[in-house]
Amino acid sequence: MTIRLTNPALLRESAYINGEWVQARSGNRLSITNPANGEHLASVPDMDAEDTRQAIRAAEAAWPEWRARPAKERAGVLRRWFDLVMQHQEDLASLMTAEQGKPLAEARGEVAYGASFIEWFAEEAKRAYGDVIPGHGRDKRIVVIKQPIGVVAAITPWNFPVAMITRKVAPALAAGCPVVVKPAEDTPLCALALAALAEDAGVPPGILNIVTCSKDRAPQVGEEMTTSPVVRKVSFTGSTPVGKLLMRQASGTVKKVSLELGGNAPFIVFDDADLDAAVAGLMASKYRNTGQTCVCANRIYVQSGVYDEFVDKLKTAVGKLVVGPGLEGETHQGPLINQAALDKVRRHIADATERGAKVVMGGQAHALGGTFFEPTILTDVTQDMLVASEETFGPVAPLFRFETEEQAITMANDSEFGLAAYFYSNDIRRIWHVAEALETGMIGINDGIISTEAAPFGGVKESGLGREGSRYGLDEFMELKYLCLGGMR
Ligand SMILES: NC(=O)c1ccc[n+]([C@@H]2O[C@H](COP(=O)([O-])OP(=O)(O)OC[C@H]3O[C@@H](n4cnc5c(N)ncnc54)[C@H](O)[C@@H]3O)[C@@H](O)[C@H]2O)c1
Ligand SMILES: O=C[C@H](O)CS(=O)(=O)O
Repeated sequence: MTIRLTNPALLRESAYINGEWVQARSGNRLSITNPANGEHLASVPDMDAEDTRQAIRAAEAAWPEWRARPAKERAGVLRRWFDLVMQHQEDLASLMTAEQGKPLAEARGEVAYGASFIEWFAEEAKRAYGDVIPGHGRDKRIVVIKQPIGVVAAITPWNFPVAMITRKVAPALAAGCPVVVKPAEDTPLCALALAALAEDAGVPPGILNIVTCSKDRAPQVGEEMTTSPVVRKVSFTGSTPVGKLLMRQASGTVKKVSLELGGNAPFIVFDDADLDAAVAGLMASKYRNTGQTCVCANRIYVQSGVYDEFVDKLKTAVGKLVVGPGLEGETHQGPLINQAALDKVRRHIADATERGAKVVMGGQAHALGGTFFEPTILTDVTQDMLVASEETFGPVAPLFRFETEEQAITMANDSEFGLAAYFYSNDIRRIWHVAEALETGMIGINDGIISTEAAPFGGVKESGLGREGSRYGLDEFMELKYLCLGGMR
């Protein structure tokens, strides 16, 4: 399949190290396919630990000049990168839909969302403020300064091939750090296109490096990233099991680690909710990227008094979803990323129905075949089912029934995950009580879409460490240094 691009130069089939477009030392390559039809799109280098060492060395060598630049100059380079990304929004969206599968309209949205982090941190670069603190003695003066932490290793997932990279690279470059990125094996083309635009924007050689590799070589690339003494920061977005592994590996050299991990978002509808708004919010959260986002509603808890009405309204909304290849017409649901993802969706539905749940819509692989799946609604779901304890990562809405506010809170918090949660209510006392009681890093209140560059994105418990975006995101790539000036009388 040929991806139709206005600027064909954005389709890169080489990795990017030290400002050079290079092949793997071994000559190995991997094929990138379109999840909508399994067709070959392109191939990229299948790099290994030695290639990764080259990239880390390039980042280390380039760092002094970049950190010495005034923040305003770094900001200017980031601003030019933002402008170029937005100028090429359509091509980046086409690359994304081709390699990841999301509908083109969603892909355009993600490019703009990803670009917003570049724009945001172009501004934040100039606000890495320190402190002057009253001294602890007559002759003492205290100053606190912020300095870039050093070489950053970033490992990113397939589901948001632009935004998950810019959400790390933009603050790192703004802080004055060089970055080595390992994108997901399914979606390297967006990463390479971003690097091409960063090069055009004036990001110097060695400051941004893209190491592409297969799933089989990811462990050795990741081990090099997490054990190299040159790397001072690891920023990972992906599954909780892999996050735990990388955290263990990074502990040997006491690296600073940011982890954006798995979710299991509860979505609670109280009996005083605006049900039409709640259905709209659930549609936005649950079926976005065909259910393949870390903040998708994963468990839907509906108070018994409005349960049947809510089910009817949701069925009407889900019935309007159009399933199909993301580059062909106005579609709302694309393919799942691979067969394993489809098998997990099937496993969750089978487990739920075996334990008493009912399929009131969908429930089967789509007639289109491949990894397309019917948007699905389950009712009479209970806490003992896999859909309650595991992240489904597919277009399945499991509806649980609850009686009291405290019961909803208890069920919602019954998870090792704590990324996002959502609830709908118009009672301000209930809103404050539930918001303070839910064990998550982010909460949508009467809203199903919460992600923005202006707010701190991240989770608690086994959903991660640290925050991305917002004014907090820059500090993840900086170190505080305390200066005590004595004899100052
Ligand atoms: N919290 C967030 O912001 C966020 C965002 C997107 C996805 N996610 C989570 O990511 C998961 C889905 O993404 P995924 O399937 O790509 O996750 P994944 O953990 O399988 O892969 C993520 C990245 O880690 C790499 N990787 C895998 N094993 C590795 C190893 N041993 N060493 C080094 N790198 C390794 C992969 O190649 C990929 O680049 C879901 O759990 C989702 O919730 C979280
Ligand atoms: O899948 C995880 C992403 O972080 C979701 S979002 O695009 O940030 O909402």
